[in-house]
Amino acid sequence: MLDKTDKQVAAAAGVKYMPGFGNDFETEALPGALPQGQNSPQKCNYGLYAEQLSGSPFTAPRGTNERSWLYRIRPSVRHTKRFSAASYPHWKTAPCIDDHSLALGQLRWGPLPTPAEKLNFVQGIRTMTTAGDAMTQVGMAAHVYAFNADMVDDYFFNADGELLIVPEVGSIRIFTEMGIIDVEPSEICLIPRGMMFKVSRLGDGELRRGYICENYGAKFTLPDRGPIGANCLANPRDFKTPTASYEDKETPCRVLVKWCGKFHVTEIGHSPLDVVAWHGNYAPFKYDLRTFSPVGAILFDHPDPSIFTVLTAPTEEAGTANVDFVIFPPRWLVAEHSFRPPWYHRNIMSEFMGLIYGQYDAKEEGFVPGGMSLHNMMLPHGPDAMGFEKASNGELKPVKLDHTMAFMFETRYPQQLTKFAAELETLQENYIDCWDGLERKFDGTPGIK
Ligand SMILES: O=C(O)Cc1cc(O)ccc1O
Ligand SMILES: [Fe+2]
Repeated sequence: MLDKTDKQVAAAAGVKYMPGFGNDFETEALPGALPQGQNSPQKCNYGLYAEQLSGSPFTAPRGTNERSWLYRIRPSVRHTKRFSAASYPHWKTAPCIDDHSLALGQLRWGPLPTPAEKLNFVQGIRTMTTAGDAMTQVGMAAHVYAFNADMVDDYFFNADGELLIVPEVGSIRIFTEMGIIDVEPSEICLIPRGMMFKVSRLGDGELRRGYICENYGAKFTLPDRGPIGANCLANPRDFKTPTASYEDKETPCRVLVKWCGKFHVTEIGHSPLDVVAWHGNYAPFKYDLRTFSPVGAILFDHPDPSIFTVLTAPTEEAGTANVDFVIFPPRWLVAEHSFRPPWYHRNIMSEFMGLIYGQYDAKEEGFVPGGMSLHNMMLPHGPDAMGFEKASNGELKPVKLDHTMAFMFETRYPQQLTKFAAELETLQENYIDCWDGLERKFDGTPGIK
């Protein structure tokens, strides 16, 4: 939880947000910095440079056309000199078929070990799976991060996709070109493709840990609600985009870029976070998962988890997501004469799961906060034996499933395991034993067994 100190720090830094999803926002850190009535005046106020950042082709239809106008101390072209190669061997990009000897199967890991050396956010990223092909803007990667150092003069942008950041331990401050976003566990943050940013720690404690979905495909958007109507699930006003905030810093800085899976770095003499004002609809945002209003079974049976989709990155095939971001939030279980936890199933989609806090209702033990599980394309899974017994025999009164927040990155593409994930020391070799106790009950005679 963001404690008082964090909130004071945020207030002192003037961290403010504008509500709405995909709005056309406008914001200025200095009065009059934002041109009115036009995008590109002959000369901008304060001697700023005007620059457009395009998040969609110019010609995309209105509904998916995204761009912003940035008014900055220097144009971005002065934020990079000639690049040289940089090495971040733990951040993998699809296609990536790593050599490893781990057999196909349902997989689960404990949390990432705490780093022994100083690592910043980018250095602390470890790729678990990749799917699709970043070069053709298809698929995703599931990463975990653990870091203990701030990015001070280091800045980063990812040309390969947007980053959906899901903190699990500790609050972080993400200073983007378009303003400052403070994010705590239970909140998520989305950094658009190509946007420069740096990450530092907020509050006490060394370690910051969490998950990232790198989406190479069409941008995350809100799912249609269909017959649910105009309200519930993730409501647009709960998405928060930062107001303009800039660094005016003329000291040596480094800009790191990931571009088609390779890293490149350049040194410059000033901060690239120098946007004094901006307007448009291509912008970062945060969202508090506790504001998600779940809709579910109010009489019997267990619906598909798509009812808990916060954001979906579509493909051209209707209803077939490049990746869905789905949560399992606190909620009441009231279904009558029903097996209430997730059913046993096999899925054409590939499911990477994480736990932000609490306990997940399909797993009585072993799936812990900071841990991960992977139930890949068509591999069967479902409640462990203990969970099955409990749910099959429990009294079906209304039960509040409380203090829990799990999530899933669910993609239409098979997730390829990295060598790092296959060899990670927290891999639970005996995970599949959790289903061993599911004994035969059938004896050919009718009746409840
Ligand atoms: O596998 C899982 O635990 C995720 C999941 C949850 C659910 O309620 C139904 C289907 C599903 O894949
Ligand atoms: Fe599943």
